[in-house]
Amino acid sequence: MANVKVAVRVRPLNARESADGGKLAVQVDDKLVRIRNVKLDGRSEGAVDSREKLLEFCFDYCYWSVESADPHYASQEEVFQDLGVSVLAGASEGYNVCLFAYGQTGSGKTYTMMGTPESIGLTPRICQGLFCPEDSFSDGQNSSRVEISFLEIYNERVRDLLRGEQKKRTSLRVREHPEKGPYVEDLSQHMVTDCKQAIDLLEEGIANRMTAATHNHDTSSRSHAIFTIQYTQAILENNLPSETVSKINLVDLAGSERADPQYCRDRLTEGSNINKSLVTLGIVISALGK
Ligand SMILES: Nc1ncnc2c1ncn2[C@@H]1O[C@H](COP(=O)(O)OP(=O)(O)OP(=O)(O)O)[C@@H](O)[C@H]1O
Repeated sequence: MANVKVAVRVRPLNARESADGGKLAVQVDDKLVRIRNVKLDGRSEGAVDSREKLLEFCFDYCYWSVESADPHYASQEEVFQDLGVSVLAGASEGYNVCLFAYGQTGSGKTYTMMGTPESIGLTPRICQGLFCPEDSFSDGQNSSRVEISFLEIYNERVRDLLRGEQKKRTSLRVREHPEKGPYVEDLSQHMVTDCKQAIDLLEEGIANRMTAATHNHDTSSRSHAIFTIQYTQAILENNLPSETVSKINLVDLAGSERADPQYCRDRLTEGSNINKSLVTLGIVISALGK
């Protein structure tokens, strides 16, 4: 697990949180995040209460993205320089790399992974990095090939986000290849030769993704989305032409949330499937850690 890095990002309060009088209970200090238990603010010193007023957690990277005027503000570019550049470096060395955003609904996963037109996120920046001629990731001499696929897992079903309207809703099967490992049967692969083609595919897939309004978030992603870049480099091995294939999986998970009995049935089914899959992901990661 030495190659696993964990970053945490603090976003600004949203309009609803500000209107409800919400206050930030989180501070960032280099690699430390401090969380103040605001419920204990009125507690008198010496009171018999075992709860901690301040909890500290350490991460590989902590980003404070609350106020752009703040000297410690972490922009999309800064996040890319830490995380995106190491994804590109890993892929250029021939490794498979996975970057995923995890967090409760409305916490800023899609903003970090995809961004907005004014403030683009990690995935389009990684696409730019792959094709940027000044970068060592691509030597601009056609010795590498880039193929893209984009799927979502919605209600435990896998769907291709880059198929035409009609086929889009067919659910695909996940299979295991004895050598290549798990793969999605019939998932469309799209060869791209420049950054614009890659970003067009990303935007097409985002437009096809399932979103819905929830109490916490007006455009909540209701599916897990996996944007996969297959990066094949022609190399010379023992003077013989060969290829290294790296996969970059960029994952924007759906957010965990509390089940609200007032939601309609669709929202509740989605929510329980989202929570179930996130719990399973947690089990898988801790099993890998062991
Ligand atoms: N670092 C940030 N700076 C400014 N705005 C942010 C930031 N992070 C998130 N936001 C805003 O907060 C809102 C929720 O963010 P986002 O859509 O990324 O949440 P999410 O975690 O993907 O939610 P869900 O799981 O429900 O899809 C959006 O309006 C987004 O623009």
